[in-house]
Amino acid sequence: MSMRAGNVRPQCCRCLNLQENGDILLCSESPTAKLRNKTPDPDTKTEVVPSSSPDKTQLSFLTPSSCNRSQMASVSADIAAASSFLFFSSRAAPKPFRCLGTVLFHPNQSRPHGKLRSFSSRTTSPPRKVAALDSRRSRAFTVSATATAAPQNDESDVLTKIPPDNRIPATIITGFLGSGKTTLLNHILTADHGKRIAVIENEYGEIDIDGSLVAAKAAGAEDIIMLNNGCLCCTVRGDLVRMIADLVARKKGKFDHIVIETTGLANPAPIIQTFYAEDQVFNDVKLDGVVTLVDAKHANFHLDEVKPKGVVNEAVEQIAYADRIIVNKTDLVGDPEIASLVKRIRGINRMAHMKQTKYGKVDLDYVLGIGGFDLERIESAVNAGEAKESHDHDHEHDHGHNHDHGHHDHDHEHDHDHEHHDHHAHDHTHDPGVSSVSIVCEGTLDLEKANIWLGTLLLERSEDIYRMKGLLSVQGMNERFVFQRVRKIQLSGVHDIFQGSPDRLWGADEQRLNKIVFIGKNLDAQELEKGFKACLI
Ligand SMILES: Nc1nc2c(ncn2[C@@H]2O[C@H](COP(=O)(O)OP(=O)(O)OP(=O)(O)O)[C@@H](O)[C@H]2O)c(=O)[nH]1
Repeated sequence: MSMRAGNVRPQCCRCLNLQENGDILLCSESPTAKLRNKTPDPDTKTEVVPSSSPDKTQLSFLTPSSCNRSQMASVSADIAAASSFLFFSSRAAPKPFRCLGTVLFHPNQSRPHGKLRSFSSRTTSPPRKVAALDSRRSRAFTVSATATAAPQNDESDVLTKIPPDNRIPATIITGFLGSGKTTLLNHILTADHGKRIAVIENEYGEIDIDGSLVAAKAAGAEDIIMLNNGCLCCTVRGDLVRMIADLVARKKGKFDHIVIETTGLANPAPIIQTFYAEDQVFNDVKLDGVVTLVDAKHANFHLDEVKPKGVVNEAVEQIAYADRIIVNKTDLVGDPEIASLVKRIRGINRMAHMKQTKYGKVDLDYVLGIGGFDLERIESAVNAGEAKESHDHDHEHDHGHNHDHGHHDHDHEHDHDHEHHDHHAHDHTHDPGVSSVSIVCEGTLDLEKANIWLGTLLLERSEDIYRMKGLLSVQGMNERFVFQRVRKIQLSGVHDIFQGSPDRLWGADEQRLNKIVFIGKNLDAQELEKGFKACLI
């Protein structure tokens, strides 16, 4: 793939070809082009174009030139790396619906003259047929828009109203063995918050020790379900789906929140994807957030552990996917150790909010109702790295304004000569491990360039980028544009959940700052920053 950030109009990129109007069409030489007139799936009104590109994920672009400004829509999309089809699917629906395809930023989308196009490719054998697009995956996306959206009709390509989301929120509590997950759970269950909570407890092994610990203390729980024949992230994901479905079927209306405690060895990524990929879960339950406990005394040891090639370090992954990080057991170590651990954690995950505790004592609203996957709350995540960390019970504690960026320590006053003022920059180290990179800079984004840059990045780095959130100033938009992307891995390959939406209006005197945070492997801060800045006007 020769397309680079800033290369605005690539003529041909295997099967992609950016047209004058900004849309990308299939290159006529591409073998994919020959297949593009396949019969659409009648049920999902899907344009299906199998892609033959052997080694890429997919890419889709929609630019203002093809959009009607009056309907500010946003589309959540799935980049199915191993999916064989190039298509867009949508339908007006009263509930959040999902569509396959990747549409990155397209603030003005209404009924484009064409269809939204997305590109996917597979890493294995060529596609079989349209039926391979199952309805489960097609529900992995939501389409939403600002309240200023025009009314919809049945023919609409996108839904332009954010549907009310009355689904039951679910919180995943994760953290390495002995970090304090059950202690936190007991704190949640015994605290006075008025919420009716159902608990799903995953214990690895035959005997549900944690279950009895929780059950003994937790008269407050509506239901405690044990999953103790394997680890949630591997063998018992199907059980999790069935249990959630059963819980909802039996007790819907009788509880307000689901809390899932994973085993200490769980990788949260597959558990997160359960909430997007499975019908039975997606329809009734939404993921509220991932809360990760970190054992202040032993965390470094687990984080240091070198795993065989291809095996993830669970302790790192648990931190990388967190929306909230609780550095627990601070009574067992001194301040310098805590400060250094906090800095290390920040290096892995700049988006999560972090607190230090003893015995998991945090305010309940710190762990429940956090909206870690809501577009509306993205600002809080992109600003999280700026915030000071706080000690037990919200007691503020200043660790120095060093942004705790681990391997990407910042030089705040760096690069002032650049034509766009940087509020935030990085040292330019390439980190082979899991790390965070954040870019904050003033300026206005050229939507087309941004789409190309981001699309290319995800195309090339789909597996490496775990999570990404951003708040952008886009040319021609009076609103801020917020987006997020979550990676999910399935047997069939790497998939993306990509959501974007216009947010509130920029204030008249407000500085139009772009903020974007990446969490992932092998991130090169310099390259990301350069690529992003090349999209500024
Ligand atoms: N000193 C100290 N001990 C703690 C703290 N929090 C929890 N513990 C103790 O640490 C031990 C492990 O806590 P759990 O809550 O069971 O940890 P867990 O993460 O659920 O453990 P696993 O289920 O084995 O992964 C228990 O004996 C807790 O009482 C703390 O802040 N300080």
